[in-house]
Amino acid sequence: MQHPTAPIPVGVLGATGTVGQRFVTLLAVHPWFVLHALGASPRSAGRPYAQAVNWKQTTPIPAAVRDVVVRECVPEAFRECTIVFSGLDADVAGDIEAAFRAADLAVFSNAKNFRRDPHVPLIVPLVNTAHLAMIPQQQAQFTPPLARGFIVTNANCSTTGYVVPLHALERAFGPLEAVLVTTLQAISGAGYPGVPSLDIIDNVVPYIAGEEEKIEWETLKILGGLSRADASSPGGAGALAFDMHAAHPLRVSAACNRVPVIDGHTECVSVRFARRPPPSPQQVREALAAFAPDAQALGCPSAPRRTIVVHEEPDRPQPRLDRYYQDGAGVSVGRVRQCAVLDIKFVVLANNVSIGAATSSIINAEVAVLKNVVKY
Ligand SMILES: NC(=O)C1=CN([C@@H]2O[C@H](COP(=O)(O)OP(=O)(O)OC[C@H]3O[C@@H](n4cnc5c(N)ncnc54)[C@H](OP(=O)(O)O)[C@@H]3O)[C@@H](O)[C@H]2O)C=CC1
Ligand SMILES: N[C@@H](CC(=O)OP(=O)(O)O)C(=O)O
Repeated sequence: MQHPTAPIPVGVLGATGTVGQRFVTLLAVHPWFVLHALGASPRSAGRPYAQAVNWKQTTPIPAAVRDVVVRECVPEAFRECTIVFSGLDADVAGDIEAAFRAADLAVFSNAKNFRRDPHVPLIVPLVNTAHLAMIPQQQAQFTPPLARGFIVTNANCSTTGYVVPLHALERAFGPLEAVLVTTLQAISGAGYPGVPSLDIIDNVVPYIAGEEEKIEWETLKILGGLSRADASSPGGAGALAFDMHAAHPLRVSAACNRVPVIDGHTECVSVRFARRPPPSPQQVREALAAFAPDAQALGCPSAPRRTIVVHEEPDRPQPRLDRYYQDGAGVSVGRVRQCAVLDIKFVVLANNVSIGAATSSIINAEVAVLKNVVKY
């Protein structure tokens, strides 16, 4: 794989938001991508970035972008960019991202709007980068076909964290049959200012609108493969489709809770394997610790050097201690043990604003560059 030899100009849509700020922080020091344009709402457009943004990162605003004037999120203002990363509010992401794709820009989005689109890959970069194979078919939907424009989405932040160990287990032991997941989700997942303090301090809120349905559905698209249709398909013979884990039906049930943690989603997971007898807890621990995703083998600069750390201590992972594992790009697992109802249960901790959002988009783009899906 050929690494880029010249900087690739990129833009950020929604650059003033929670996810957008994380994009700016990561892209300001990226070895291949150079920040060229920042976009936000008409409220922010026309103002220097440092004035428009309500900066909430622990590191200062990167010097190179402090005085950059925020642009409106219209394709003409991002013409010189090869790639745009989107941290847009979902209320506006649909139309804006579609316009950028139609203007032949490569869009890597965090928003939910296109995740269910049958031509848009929903990619967790530590799991299913093979789904980039859908891009030519997505481009062929347009008349004339797009030469460079496409949309790739990443997943909901809770989906992202727990599909990494699920994928590692399927790779080692074959298909899963059933998954139960209970989430303890950080406040930052709701953006800024997010959940009112009087609702979340000294409290747990056992409802996050739409979240359980998203986790249950997205898991099947991500862990499923791509299949080729036969001649009876509306797309015609040879058309690609996401198979939604169809060969081995997988039942997923999610229960989502908001907890008073700033960053880091914790998830309690129980799984049942198709294979009988199932693997032992020790075999599961070894498979998780040994897991190395394709993004790592390809040499993506933002991929974690070790993807899953398996804790032996009985009281780990914890958000405060473990959310910066591999700079937020890795996943922490602990308490791997037998489950009396399904087969195995364990706890997962993933940083919702890093691997759950901006870091995923950036690794997705790195893979797409290395696989020549991004034309530059
Ligand atoms: N927070 C998280 O952990 C995760 C979030 N996501 C998704 O990422 C997206 C961003 O989330 P988050 O950063 O939390 O949201 P925020 O509310 O913090 O930020 C939203 C961004 O969208 C911009 N925006 C709002 N309206 C418009 C408009 N009309 N035109 C152009 N830009 C506009 C805002 O600009 P301005 O400042 O000018 O208003 C801001 O930059 C959402 O779709 C969310 O669901 C995905 C995974 C994890
Ligand atoms: N809903 C998630 C954040 C998120 O990822 O949302 P979406 O699936 O809309 O991107 C949370 O509150 O923690």
